[in-house]
Amino acid sequence: MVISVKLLEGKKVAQALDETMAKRVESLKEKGITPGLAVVLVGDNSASAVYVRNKQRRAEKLGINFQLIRFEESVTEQELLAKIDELNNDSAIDGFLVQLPLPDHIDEDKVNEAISPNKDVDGFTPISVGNLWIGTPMTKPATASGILMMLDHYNVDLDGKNVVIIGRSNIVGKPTAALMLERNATVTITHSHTKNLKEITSKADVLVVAIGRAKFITQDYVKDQAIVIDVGMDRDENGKLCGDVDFDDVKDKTSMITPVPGGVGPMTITALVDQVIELAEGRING
Ligand SMILES: Nc1nc(=O)c2c([nH]1)NC[C@@H]1CN(c3ccc(C(=O)N[C@@H](CCC(=O)O)C(=O)O)cc3)C=[N+]21
Repeated sequence: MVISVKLLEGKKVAQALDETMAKRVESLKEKGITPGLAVVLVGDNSASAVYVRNKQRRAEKLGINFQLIRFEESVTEQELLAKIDELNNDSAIDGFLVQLPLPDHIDEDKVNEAISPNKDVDGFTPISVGNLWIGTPMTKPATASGILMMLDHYNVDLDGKNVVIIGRSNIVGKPTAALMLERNATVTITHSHTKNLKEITSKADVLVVAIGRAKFITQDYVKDQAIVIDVGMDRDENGKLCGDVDFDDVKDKTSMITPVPGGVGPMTITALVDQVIELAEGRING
């Protein structure tokens, strides 16, 4: 029997979706509106710098006005909050985000709370999170939304599926659970205190992995013919970029699997720029 594994190629999906998004930007520009995105980057975390550069490249390629605002690691919370206040009131900016992680001396919750929910492209403010769980999202966290855009592209129907998510972060695990619940999946969130993890994950029709440990998930965690979504951005023993899933070990057991790189990462950015364009379209629709 020939077993065929389907790669969920986020990079290619992203390229395909770029065409439609570029047209939306074009039609906004005909109406005199240029979508504006600002990213606030603190310090010089090299991974963050790469992600932000990728965001900038994609935004500019689509004709979005992109502003990068950089602060030294030593920036005070007050300075950062003042910039957020400025961006909240800047009519050229439809949406902005503060790249995480932030230095320890800055209270992430305080920063999130300062962002206007109307410009919260990341969907991280308490108001945005509340709306997400009520089922009336204003803006959706990019990674979760990107995963759904990718599954939609490959016509994966989540209705009634057993979804297991490993990781309960506010930026990935929780919002992914909310969006998949909205699609009528049966969602289980597991985390570092979960007992019998393998027992739970091996019942998953769809396994979403966001733990931040290189190649942690081997085939014994995976149900036969499962769909595996790898959100990890790790380095292997040779310093090469890899995911939380041991791809070579797991792939033949799955029906669909995301590569790293080229999987969830590019879709995260797709979801972000889609969100910015949608906010800009809101200038017309009120
Ligand atoms: N406020 C905030 N919003 C975020 O959306 C946010 C954040 N903080 N902090 C960190 C995570 C991570 N994230 C990624 C973005 C792009 C790639 C990406 O482009 N990945 C490429 C490879 C990148 C490389 O070459 O290193 C790929 O998977 O093919 C990955 C991860 C956004 N995040």
